[in-house]
Amino acid sequence: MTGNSAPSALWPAPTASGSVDATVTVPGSKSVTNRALVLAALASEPGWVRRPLHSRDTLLMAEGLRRLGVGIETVPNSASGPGTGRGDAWRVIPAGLHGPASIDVGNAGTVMRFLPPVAALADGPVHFDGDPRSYERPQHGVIDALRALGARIDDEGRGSFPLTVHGGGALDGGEVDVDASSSSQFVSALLLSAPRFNQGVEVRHTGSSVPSLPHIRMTVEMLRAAGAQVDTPDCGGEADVWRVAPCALLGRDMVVEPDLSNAAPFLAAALVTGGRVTVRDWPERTTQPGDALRELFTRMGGSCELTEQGLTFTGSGRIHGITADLHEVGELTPVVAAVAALADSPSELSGIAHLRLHETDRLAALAKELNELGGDVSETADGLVIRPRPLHGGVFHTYEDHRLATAAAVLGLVVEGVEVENVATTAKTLPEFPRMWAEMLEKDAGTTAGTAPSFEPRA
Ligand SMILES: O=C(O)C1=C[C@@H](OP(=O)(O)O)[C@@H](O)[C@H](O)C1
Ligand SMILES: C=C(OP(=O)(O)O)C(=O)O
Repeated sequence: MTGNSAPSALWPAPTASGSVDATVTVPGSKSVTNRALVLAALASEPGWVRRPLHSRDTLLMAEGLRRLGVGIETVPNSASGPGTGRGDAWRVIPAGLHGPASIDVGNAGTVMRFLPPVAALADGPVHFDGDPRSYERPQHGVIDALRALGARIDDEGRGSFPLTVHGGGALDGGEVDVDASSSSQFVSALLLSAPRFNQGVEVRHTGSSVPSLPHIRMTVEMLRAAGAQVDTPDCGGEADVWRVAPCALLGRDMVVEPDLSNAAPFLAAALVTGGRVTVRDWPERTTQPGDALRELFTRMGGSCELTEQGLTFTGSGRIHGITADLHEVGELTPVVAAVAALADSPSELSGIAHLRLHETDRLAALAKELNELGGDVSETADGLVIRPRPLHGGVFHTYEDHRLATAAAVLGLVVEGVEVENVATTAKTLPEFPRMWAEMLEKDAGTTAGTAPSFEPRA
């Protein structure tokens, strides 16, 4: 948790004048967009990624692939083909992967982990560097596994960035053990490129349980949709094993779902103001972890309904604490913690020790920032205990973490005087956040007196 220095720009988080009543269109999923880009780049024919997310993480992924020789062109909505609905598209034209190249990974876990295996297939050196935080986030799972599969990587013993992958034009592949207990992205990274390894791959997870399993399921489903053969003899069990056979990937036409994790602050707005928010185009079936918000937020008060319009969440005017193991859906933690701080009973969030290695140490940052607004939050070995207390305004530091900024915005709806440091950090996955938040509040009904909670926790 670095970066708690002089606050840059402060964004006065708007308060809700009453119950929020809005319908929002959430841009595409970061996780789906970046997987779709990698799979399209490795395919044997051109493909489409429709309604992609345009954010720092996805632009870094697109640029990284371009540096290796892949063609990625933006095609406006009207020209991107019939029946595709809203949004533009990326036309991806695979090509021979070439070094020398230099790639910026920023602080994007997906770029950090998914691109080195692609670079191992290039025919020259590929240098990777990124934000200072990329030097601290775990990368050993990818580096050690790629070496075991035949790649040459020069990291000067750091086990992290900056590093150079000396691509040899091909990679043997085969069986490899990986301890993915600090990030599921190690497994996803190896599986995504594996159809192009000479022998494919068999990844065996060793170590305590892998977090974020829905993201591995997303990888498996998207690989299969691109024509790969993936076996998961024991997916979700103690000894997790994933096998991908070598094959030529198809150039597909992939439509990116809305980012359900980025829907979290908007649904939370309905919960904490006793209002109603509809998120358009919520998929009936999805591997995104954000789908768990339906159950989590229902347990915290309110109800939801999935219709043709999307997912409508309606707050009840009461917010309850929750005991939840968020191991599989860790990226929802910041917004869940913000809601929990406003509840009528304590919450215990567990299974999320790996969040200390995300954009920032999220457990430490959430505890510190909530406590500075008057909260009573303590860290446990693998989570947070949140005892609601009346909160007051103040500066909420964000540590270059998009999800801390959106969590702070949720608090600001009902706590006067919350100022969010560097709200622009939401550009990692949702550059439009401040505008979307303002628009949601413009549509605020503000007329349902008596249904909005008082925001004075009772516990
Ligand atoms: O593969 C992915 O797209 C992601 C996997 C998860 O990473 P961890 O397994 O490191 O938590 C998640 O938190 C991240 O936001 C996105
Ligand atoms: C952990 C996250 O991102 P990353 O892809 O950088 O790991 C996140 O978005 O919550």
